[in-house]
Amino acid sequence: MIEISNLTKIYKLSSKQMKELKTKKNIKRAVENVSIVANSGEIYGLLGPNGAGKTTTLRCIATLLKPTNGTIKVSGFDTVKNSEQVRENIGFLTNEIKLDPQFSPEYLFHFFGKLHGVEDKIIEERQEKLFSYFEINDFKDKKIDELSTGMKQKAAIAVSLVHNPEVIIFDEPTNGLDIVTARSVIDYLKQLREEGKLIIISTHIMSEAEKICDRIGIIINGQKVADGTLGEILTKTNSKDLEDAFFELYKEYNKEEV
Ligand SMILES: Nc1ncnc2c1ncn2[C@@H]1O[C@H](COP(=O)(O)OP(=O)(O)OP(=O)(O)O)[C@@H](O)[C@H]1O
Repeated sequence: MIEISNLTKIYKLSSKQMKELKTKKNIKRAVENVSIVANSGEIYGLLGPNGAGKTTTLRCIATLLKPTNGTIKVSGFDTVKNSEQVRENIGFLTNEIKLDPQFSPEYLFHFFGKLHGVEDKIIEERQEKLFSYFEINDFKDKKIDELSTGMKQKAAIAVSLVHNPEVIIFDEPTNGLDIVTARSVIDYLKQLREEGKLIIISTHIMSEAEKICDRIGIIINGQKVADGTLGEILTKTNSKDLEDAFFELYKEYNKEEV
């Protein structure tokens, strides 16, 4: 379970960032007063346009950023006070996390398994399962550097799941993947949901959110402007699909602060 209570994250901006963002303020409120509860056995989707605050929220959950205000609990552990326990309970993946190019998927799978304190026998079993599913076996001894983009991403996913985490956090899980690889990743997330895991993803792809998310939180300019099942969001916005609902909310809430 993830409980986000009144999360606010404010970044301090360098003068270069202020110039780039065309703002006179030296701070950026990336996330403002966001509260979310997500439960085991569901896929929760954070949906929002570029710069909405999705990645910042996920990085706070994953203990990589400290909230400016508010608290986050993962499986009952506070992300600031019990960050180690939180890290044991999560698998975190983004496109920015790159596996070391000079090592092989098999080496890295074992390396991270040991780092998480997983027994050798269990590492072997999980490797067998994950490498077969993601069709990594033929490439398991090759250097990461020599793998295709899709294969690198699949290897990174397998490695991020070596400790069988209860909560899986994926920042734009299908970004940059071809349609076949994207489908296998999505199908695997559904399988994890069947196993009772909680999966929280960020996406700006409406069809992806519509298809796989049990509940969706829509974030615009750092604020959660709606959440619920697809049906609940459509009813609230009087819309026929998620894209329409999103634009209704976007019209209402996209007031840039400069
Ligand atoms: N390290 C940082 N320093 C300053 N501002 C930042 C930093 N990281 C993100 N921001 C700003 O915070 C806001 C939210 O960014 P974030 O990356 O969380 O959004 P996002 O919804 O994940 O966007 P995208 O879909 O483009 O990845 C943006 O305006 C971004 O420019």
